[in-house]
Amino acid sequence: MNMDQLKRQAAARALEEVRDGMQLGLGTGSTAKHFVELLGERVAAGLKVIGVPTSEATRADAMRCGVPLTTLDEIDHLDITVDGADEIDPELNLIKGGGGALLREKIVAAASDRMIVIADDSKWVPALGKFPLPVEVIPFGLGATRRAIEKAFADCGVSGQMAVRKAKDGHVFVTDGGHWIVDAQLGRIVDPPSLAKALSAIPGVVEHGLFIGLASSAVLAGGEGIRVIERRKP
Ligand SMILES: O=C[C@H](O)[C@H](O)[C@H](O)COP(=O)(O)O
Repeated sequence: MNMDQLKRQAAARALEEVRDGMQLGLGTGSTAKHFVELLGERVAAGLKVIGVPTSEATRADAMRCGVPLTTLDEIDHLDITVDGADEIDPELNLIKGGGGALLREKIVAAASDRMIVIADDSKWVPALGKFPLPVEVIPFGLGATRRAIEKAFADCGVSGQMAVRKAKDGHVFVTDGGHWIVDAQLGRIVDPPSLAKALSAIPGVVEHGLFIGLASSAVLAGGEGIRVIERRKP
């Protein structure tokens, strides 16, 4: 089975948790896209749900697949968000934002009763950090923000090269919120919760890709089948 088939399997398993009448957060990325497509098939067959997309790309996919949409201004909570991840550790802390949607993804996940992460099992890691950590920043004063980020890294025992993300056309990548992303190659993040707090305290940082304590469960599809991992209660 190839990677794409594994992603679809994970999405199909998460779909089993969806019930009639639910309000859903719709994640972004190649794995979440499978979920939106499969959800669209169920909607066409009569399932009544409404979704909040986490990016303009997901909004377009959901509309194409016939999934009814709303916003967090019109409803006050979501039952489940289903989203992909770039890395998942055994505490179900995540790195997200490889596709640049981390800000809306975190807002939507935080408004959800449950977040189910779907992935092929290559995303499962003993410690976060091999995947470059995305930090969404305001372009104004970027030099000062970068220095503050470097200090936060040093205070949390990590270091690594940072680069402003570029789009495929070579121009600076701009998020749906109009911000930029700095990707940091940290290798191994020793204490993700502390680093998350330190980054959130920097004025020029809009959001970062560390999702701490947000995922309720992870559905991992691999060659030997599907594993569902529940987050341990604190
Ligand atoms: O910004 C993008 C998101 O955080 C994605 O959910 C993440 O990058 C995983 O994407 P994919 O399912 O394509 O690997």
